[in-house]
Amino acid sequence: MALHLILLGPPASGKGTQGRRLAEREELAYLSTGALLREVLRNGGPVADEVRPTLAVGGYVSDSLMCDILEDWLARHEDGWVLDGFPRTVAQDDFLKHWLAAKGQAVDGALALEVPKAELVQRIEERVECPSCGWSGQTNQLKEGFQCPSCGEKAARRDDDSLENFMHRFEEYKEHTVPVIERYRALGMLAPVDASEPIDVVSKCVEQAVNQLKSDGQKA
Ligand SMILES: Nc1ncnc2c1ncn2[C@@H]1O[C@H](COP(=O)(O)OP(=O)(O)O)[C@@H](O)[C@H]1O
Repeated sequence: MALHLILLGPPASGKGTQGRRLAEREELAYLSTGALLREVLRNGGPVADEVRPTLAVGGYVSDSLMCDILEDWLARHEDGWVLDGFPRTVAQDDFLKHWLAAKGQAVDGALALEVPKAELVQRIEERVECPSCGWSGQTNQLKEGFQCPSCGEKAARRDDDSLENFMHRFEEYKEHTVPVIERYRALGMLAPVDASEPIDVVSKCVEQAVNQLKSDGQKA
C-alpha cells in the first residue's frame, strides 16, 4: 500500500530523526523540505538567492515557491512517502490535497510531534546536521572529530540554529502550521505523539500511531 504520511511539529521536535526512521521502516520515500532548501543554498543560483534572506531570519519561504518544489518532488516519488516540513501552511495543505486528489489519492494521516518549548530551546543549542547525507541529531551523538554517525563526514551546526532565528521559526509555526495540525485533528486524521521522550521511545510511539492510522484506513 502506498502510504502518504505527513510529519508535523515545531522546530527541533525530532521530525528529521523520526521521519527518516519511519520512512525506512515502512519502505517509503522521505523528504525534509528544510534539508532540501539548505542544499539549494549550498548549490547557489537564483532560487538560492531568493530564499537565503528568508531562511537567515527564520521566516517561511513563499507558498508558491514551496509548492513548485513539491510538485517536482512528488512527481518523482509516486510510491508513498513521509513528508517532513510540508505542508507548513493551510495553502500548502490545499495544494497537497489537490495534487493527490487528481491522482485519486489522499493523505493517509498526520503525526504531530509534541515537545515543550523550553526543551526545544535546549535541543536547538545542541543540534547538528551532516551536510553530506542529511543526518540530523545532537552533538553527543557525533563520533570523535565531529563526524556524522551515519556517513562519517564532518557534521556542523546549522546556520539558522541561533536562538533568535528559532524564536522566529517558532512564531511562524504557531501562526501558520498549528492551523494545519488543527485541520487534521478535526478530520480525525491526527496522531499526536509525545516527542519529549528518548528517541527510541518516540520511535515506538510513532510506529504504534502509524499502525493505528493504517488500520483506521482499512476500516474506512
Ligand atoms: N514548507 C515550507 N514552507 C515554508 N518554508 C519552509 C518549508 N519547509 C522548510 N521551510 C524553511 O526552511 C527552514 C528550515 O526548516 P527545517 O529544517 O524543517 O527546520 P525546523 O523545523 O527546525 O525549523 C524553515 O524555518 C523555513 O524557513
